[in-house]
Amino acid sequence: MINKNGDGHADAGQPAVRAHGLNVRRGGREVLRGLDFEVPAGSVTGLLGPSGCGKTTLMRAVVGAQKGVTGTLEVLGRPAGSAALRPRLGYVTQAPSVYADLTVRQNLEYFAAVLGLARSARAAEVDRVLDEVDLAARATSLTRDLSGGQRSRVSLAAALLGAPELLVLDEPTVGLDPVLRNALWGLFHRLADERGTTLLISSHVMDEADRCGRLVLMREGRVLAEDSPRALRERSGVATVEEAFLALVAADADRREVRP
Ligand SMILES: Nc1ncnc2c1ncn2[C@@H]1O[C@H](COP(=O)(O)OP(=O)(O)OP(=O)(O)O)[C@@H](O)[C@H]1O
Repeated sequence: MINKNGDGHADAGQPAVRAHGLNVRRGGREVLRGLDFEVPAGSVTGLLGPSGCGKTTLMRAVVGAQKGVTGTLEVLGRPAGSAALRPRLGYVTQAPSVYADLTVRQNLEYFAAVLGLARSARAAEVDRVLDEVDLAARATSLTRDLSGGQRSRVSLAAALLGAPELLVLDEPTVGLDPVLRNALWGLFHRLADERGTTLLISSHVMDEADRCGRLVLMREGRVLAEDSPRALRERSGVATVEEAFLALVAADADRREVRP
């Protein structure tokens, strides 16, 4: 596993993300309430839940971009938002954040410079990430001439620069065709298996759940359950994660009803 702590030792057994009693207030409202969960190091963990349940807010908290966070949130062994975490994290927001009037390569060279990668290493690093997202053939295209899915992949390539230990991806496969979606999930698992990267990937599409090694299921600002897709299905005695989610929602509603 890649380890950038400088101590030469992997963080054996330590989760990549650990939340305990995590709350987030946005616009005067508690949008995340008392979250407890872990993202195991080296896992492909899916953050699943309906639109508005708080996935983006949680991801912003993990990468240190969210205000109003209270409770415990540790990322790679440090408090979320620590400056030292910045080069160890890659974050891809839902809207591609790339410059339309630069070429794909110019965008990536710019982000490599911002990241502080040595000038001599930049070209090779840009080539590497272009290959990983299958965009080498479009390296000299202006970003504005790309399709929406291709632009998203430029954002993803930018997040892969410098081989971060934790990748936080907000709905990275939305709007992509099935072939591309499949290729990206292949890439996510290669990053985890071959490089030890931890991936936290949000989706509101339950049919992507089985692509993940582990799931954190959310609803209305709370965590309903966390486990492997298989364990979640088996625990509810159902065939799909979607059915397991519905069973958990029903059980949660019952529990809250009987509470005095
Ligand atoms: N800037 C903001 N100020 C106040 N409240 C916000 C803000 N952005 C989002 N919220 C609220 O926070 C809650 C969680 O939103 P969030 O974007 O985290 O959900 P999500 O699960 O990522 O949704 P989606 O799948 O649609 O992206 C929602 O109730 C939303 O209305």
